[in-house]
Amino acid sequence: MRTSIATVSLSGSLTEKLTAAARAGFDGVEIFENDLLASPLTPEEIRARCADLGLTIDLYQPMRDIEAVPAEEFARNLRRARHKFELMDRLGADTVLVCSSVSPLAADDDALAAGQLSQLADLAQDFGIRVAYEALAWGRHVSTYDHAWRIVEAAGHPALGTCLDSFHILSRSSDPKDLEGIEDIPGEKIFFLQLADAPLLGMDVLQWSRHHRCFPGQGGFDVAGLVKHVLRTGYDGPLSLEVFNDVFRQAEAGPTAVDARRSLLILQEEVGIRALPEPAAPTGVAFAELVTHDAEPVAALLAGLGFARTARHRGKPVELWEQGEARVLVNTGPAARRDGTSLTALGLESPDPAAAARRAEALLAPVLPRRRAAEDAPLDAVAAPDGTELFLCATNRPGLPNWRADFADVPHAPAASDAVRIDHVALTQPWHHFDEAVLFHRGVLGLDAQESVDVADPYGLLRSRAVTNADGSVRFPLTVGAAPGDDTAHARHIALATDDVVAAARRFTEAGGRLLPIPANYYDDLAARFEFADGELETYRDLGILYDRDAHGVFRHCYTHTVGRVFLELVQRDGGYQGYGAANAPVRLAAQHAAR
Ligand SMILES: O=C(O)c1ccc(O)c(O)c1
Ligand SMILES: [Mg+2]
Repeated sequence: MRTSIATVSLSGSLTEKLTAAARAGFDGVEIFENDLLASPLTPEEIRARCADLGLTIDLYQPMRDIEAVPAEEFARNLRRARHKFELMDRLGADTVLVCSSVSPLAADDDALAAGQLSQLADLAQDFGIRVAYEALAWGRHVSTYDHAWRIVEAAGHPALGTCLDSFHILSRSSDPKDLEGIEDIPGEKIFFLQLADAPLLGMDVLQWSRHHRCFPGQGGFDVAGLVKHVLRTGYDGPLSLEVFNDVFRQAEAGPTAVDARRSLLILQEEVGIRALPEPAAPTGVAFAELVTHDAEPVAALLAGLGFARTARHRGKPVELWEQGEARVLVNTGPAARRDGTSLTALGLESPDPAAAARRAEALLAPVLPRRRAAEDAPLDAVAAPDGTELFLCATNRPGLPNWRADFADVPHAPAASDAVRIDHVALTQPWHHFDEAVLFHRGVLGLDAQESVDVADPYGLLRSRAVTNADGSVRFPLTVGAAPGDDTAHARHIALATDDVVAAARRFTEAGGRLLPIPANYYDDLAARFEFADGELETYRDLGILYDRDAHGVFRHCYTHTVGRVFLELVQRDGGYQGYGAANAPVRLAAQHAAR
């Protein structure tokens, strides 16, 4: 099926929007009136630009407050419509969207609405134009798709059909029963289908729509379920994204358009009209890679935590540190960034690295060179939206390229056994990459997205949403919201699973490590909220161990100091605790700001 995107979904000038849409591989666009009004190009030039870019103009929109008004008002509306149809003729657009009226002049009178829309369609037909009538969720009298369809059906005009918009429909009801009526509409009377997702927020629907729409797969709506109903009607028009979103309005158009297209590809797969290489969800974290221009503080930190430096890359300045199943690479090569120590790459244990890379490529993720040097194992690797390199690994699995073989063992004392593996890696995201990152980890890597939680930082409000695999052996909390210059809130961290966080914390401090000091007020509050064994709370207070409990179990965790933009965490999960200590995050963030 053809894919389209509304210009309102992208930032920039109309020219920038069109270029981004074409580059990302869309077949067409919906031109928003405001984008045209603000453009220095004539309608003919816009038409030519679209043609040059290989884009069709699938829709012109919106036309507002047309129907169910007194006769004199409707005469004015028709005059306005004639102007727009002349414009559309120059533009070469053959479908116009009319949204249900929000005007106080509009009457609650379906017969009047049908009659006037029919007259509008008569005029449109003279220009070879079709009118697609859409129920805005906040329309004055018409706010549901079935109501809009009843009016279109009553009008019975060949140039009048309906436009279905997933936001307007799903924001009003997500009850599958309420969607079944879609299949009562003949496919040829659905003139257009607009798709948007949104986080499930309890707020005024107009504000929700204008600020929080996102691409399918990024929010909480079952957009694919709705599309399945629409496809059963025989609808064969475009799948078009119409997303009003404050972040996408600011972010660069190019990456947003790619994100949008990825969302549609995944949606097409979900509804069974596109085959993609199957997801091969990661089964573990093979390693986390830190780059630094100064290995000393990083080495001290890892050694303090009980890691042993076990091997060195055969061709590059990269060292492997290991403890249990936890592996950290420390890279002091040219990749070391200006901005100091940071976490820039992850190794994901993959059941089928090549297939996982094929899926990522099919979903427009940049595929990185397989070999960094001639003698290296040919590792499949892709870049996440924020540039983090993801290596798809088959560690020590016979017959598959093994990254470990690129490393030569070096003599070392045995590692401690405090940390058994990487519990999670917190991947803070740039402000404009959050929804995109969620979709990427979900749709490309095959991870599941958990609920989004808000976390108060002293200097801002962060949003955090974890993506995980089925057995919890891969957990990446994705976080966004820190101001661009806020290195503290932007720091990423590696959390190490331990069976005894108290022993691990003691070992670390005895080895000279500094744990993040936590204010006494926090422990007074803990004492009020939970009951502890004698001396237990004092131990936590002395060491800076934080405590949380959920319906499943208990979580105890503590943090190292930060090196550059990286720190480590020791975590002990007992009894199937599911979270990441979000309740403690504000205290942790405040302590980190203070430590800086
Ligand atoms: O927010 C609006 O007014 C608006 C306009 C046109 C649309 O297609 C829509 O879904 C919403
Ligand atoms: Mg719409």
